[in-house]
Amino acid sequence: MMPPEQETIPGSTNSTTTSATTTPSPNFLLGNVNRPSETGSVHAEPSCDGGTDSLFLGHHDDHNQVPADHHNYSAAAVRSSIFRESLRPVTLKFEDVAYTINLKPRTEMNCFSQPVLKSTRDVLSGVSGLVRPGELMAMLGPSGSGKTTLLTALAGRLPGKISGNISYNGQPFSSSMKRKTGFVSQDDVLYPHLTVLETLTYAALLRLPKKLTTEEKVEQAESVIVELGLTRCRNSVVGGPLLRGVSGGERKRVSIGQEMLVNPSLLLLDEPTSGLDSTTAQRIIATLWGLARGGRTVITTIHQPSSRLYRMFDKVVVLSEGSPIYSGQAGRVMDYFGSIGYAPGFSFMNPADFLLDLANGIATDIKQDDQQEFHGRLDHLDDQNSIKQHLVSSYKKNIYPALKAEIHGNHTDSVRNSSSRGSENEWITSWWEQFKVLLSRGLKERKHESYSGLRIFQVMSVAILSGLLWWHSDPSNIQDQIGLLFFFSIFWGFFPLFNAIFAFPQERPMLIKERSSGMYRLSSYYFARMAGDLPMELVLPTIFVTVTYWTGGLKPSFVTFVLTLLIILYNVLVSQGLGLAMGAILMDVKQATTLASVTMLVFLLVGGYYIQKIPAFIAWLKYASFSHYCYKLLVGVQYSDNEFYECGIGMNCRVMDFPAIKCLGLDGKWWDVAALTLMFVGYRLFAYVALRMGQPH
Ligand SMILES: Nc1ncnc2c1ncn2[C@@H]1O[C@H](COP(=O)(O)OP(=O)(O)OP(=O)(O)O)[C@@H](O)[C@H]1O
Repeated sequence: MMPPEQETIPGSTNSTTTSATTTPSPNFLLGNVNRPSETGSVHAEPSCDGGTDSLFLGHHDDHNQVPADHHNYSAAAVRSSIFRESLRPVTLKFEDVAYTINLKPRTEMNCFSQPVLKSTRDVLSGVSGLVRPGELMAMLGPSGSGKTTLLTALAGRLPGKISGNISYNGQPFSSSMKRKTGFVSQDDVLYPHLTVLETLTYAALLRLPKKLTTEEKVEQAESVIVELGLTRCRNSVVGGPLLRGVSGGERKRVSIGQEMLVNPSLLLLDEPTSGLDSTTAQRIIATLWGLARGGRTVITTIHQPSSRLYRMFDKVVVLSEGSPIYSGQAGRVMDYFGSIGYAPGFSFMNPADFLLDLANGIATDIKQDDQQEFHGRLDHLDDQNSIKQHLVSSYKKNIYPALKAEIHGNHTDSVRNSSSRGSENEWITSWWEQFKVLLSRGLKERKHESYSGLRIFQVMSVAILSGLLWWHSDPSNIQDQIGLLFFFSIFWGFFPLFNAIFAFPQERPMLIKERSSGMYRLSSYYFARMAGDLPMELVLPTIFVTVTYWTGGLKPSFVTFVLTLLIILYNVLVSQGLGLAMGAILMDVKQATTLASVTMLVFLLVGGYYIQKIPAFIAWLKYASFSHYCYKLLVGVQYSDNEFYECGIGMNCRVMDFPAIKCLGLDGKWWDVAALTLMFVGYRLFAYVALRMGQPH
C-alpha cells in the first residue's frame, strides 16, 4: 500500500500529513492490492494491556508524520483472509438532512391566556456531506449538537421521519445495505457473561455467509482478535455494569470487532474513543484508518480528538446546534475558517479544539480587517449566537453550493448498486443455523442465571417448608390436601411469570442492535429463547413437586404423581408465556411486574379455593385464570368419582360431595386442557407479535 500523500493543514505552523483524499484505485477498493505474501510476518503479538502492541501503537515521535503503523495495520488487515473478501465500495451522500423530534407537549400561556403547544425541536437541519470508499470522516461538535443523531440517520437506524436525501451508491437504504453496514454505538451492547472469544465467535457464526464452514468462521473470529490486539484477554469475560470484565477500551474493541467480522463496506462508529486514554484512542482511530484504507467508508463521531488523531481524518463535518458549519476535507478546515475571518488564537492550536470553540460560538481571534466588516453586520461581536449564525450562513454561502455540485456530480454510483439488488432479502445464514447458534449462545449467557444458587435455594426452601407444613397430611383432611394442590397451582403460576417478565426488556438493546444489522430472523431468536429457557423452567418444578408430593401425603400412586407433575409443568409453561407477553408488550420491567402482581392476585382469588360462590356478574373472571384450570385438573386427578373419605367418627362421605370440590365441578377435564392450550399458544403469539411490532424490520 502506498503511503498517504503529504498534505499541509493550513493554519497550523506544523506541516502535517493527512491521508490521500482521492478515491483509491479499484484494486485498492477491493482490499487486495499489495496483499502481503502468505508467509509475511505478522507484527509483534498484540496485547490487551497496550504494552507492546505494534499493530496499533505507532511511534509517533514525529508529529508531522502519519504513523507508520497505519500501513502496518492495513497490511495486517488485508493479510487476514476476512479482509480479502471483495468489498462493494459504498459512496455515501447526504444532502440537506433535517430531523425534528416531538417533545412532550408543554403548555405555555400567551397574552390572551390561550394555551400554546410547543412540541417539536429541530435536532438536525440542512446537513450535507459526501464520503467515498477509502475515506475516514469525523463528525465534530459540542455535546448535544446532533452528531449521534446524524450518525444514526446515516446508519439507517433513526426512527421517525428524516427529511433530506441520504443515498448509498445512489440508492436509498436497503436490506442488502443493512448487511454491508457496521454500526458501533456509543454504549457497548455486549453479553457480559460471554468471553471475548465467545462473543466474536457467535457473531462470526451468525454474520458470516453460509458458504464458509464453521471452522472458517471461528478462524475469522480468531483473526479479528489478533487484528484488534485482544489476544491476551480472549478468554476473559466481557463484563458489564454489575460484572467486572475486560477494560473499557477492550470492550470497545470487541464491539468494533463484531462489526469488522462482516467486513462492512460502510462502518459507522459513535464516539469509539470516549472515556479512553489517548494511547488506546490512538489505536482505535488507527484501526479505523486502516479499515478505511482497505476500501471501506468509515464515519465516526468524536468528542475531542488530539491533533494526532485529527491528522488521520480525511473529512470532517462540524455541527453547531444541529446545523453544519463545515463539511469537507479535514486538511482545508483552517484555510476555510481563515478565509471567513476566523483564525486560531495561537499558531499551534489543535484544529479540533479550534473547531469546537467555533461550534460553541467562541472565536478566539478574528482578523483585524474582517472585524470591521463583521462589526458592521452584527452588533454584538461577543454574542456566541451571532457567531454561530454567522458560521452557519457562511457555510451556506461558501461551502454548500460546491458540496451540492459534488454530491450531484457523480451518477455512476446508482448503476453500480443496481446489480446487487437481487440478494436483498436473503439471509446470511439459514433459520436452523441461526436457531442453533442463538440457542447455544443463550444457554451460555444465561447459565449463571438459570442455575443460580439463589434461585435453587428459593425453590428448595419453599419445597422443604411446604413438605414440612403438609407433612404426611391425613387423606381424610381434604381441605388441607386440596390446599396443597391449590398452593402448587399458585406458586408455579407466580414463579415462572415473574422470571419471564424480565426476558425481553433485558434483551431489548441486544435484540435491536443485532436485528438492525440483519443478523437473524426474529422467529429464530424467539424459538431459541423459548427452547433455551425450558430446561431450568422445567427442572425446578419437577424437583419441587417430587419433594412436596411425597412428603405432603398426597395419593401414593405413581400414575397420579406423574399426572400431577405434568399438569404443573404445563401450568409453568402457560404462566411463562403470560410473563413473556407482558414483558414484550410493555417492555418495562416495573410496569410489567405491577401488572403481573395484580393479575396473579386476581387469579389467586378467583382460582376456586378461597371463594366458592363468586357472584355471577364477576364469576367469568375465573375462566381467564390459568391457575383455576390447573387447580381443577390437579383436584380431578387426585380424586375419583367413587372415592370416599372419613367425614366423622365412623362416617364415610363421597369426596365429590365435599363442598369445595363440589363447587369446583370436576367434569370437563379436556376443556380445561384445551383452555390451557389456548393460553399456551395465545400468550406466546402475543409476545411474538409485540416483539415484532417493536422491532426494526
Ligand atoms: N429522542 C429524543 N428525545 C429528546 N431529545 C432528543 C432525542 N434525540 C435527540 N435529542 C436531542 O437532540 C440533541 C442532539 O442529540 P445527539 O445525541 O445527536 O447529540 P450529540 O452531539 O451526539 O451529543 P453527545 O456528544 O453528548 O453524545 C440533544 O440535545 C438531544 O437531547
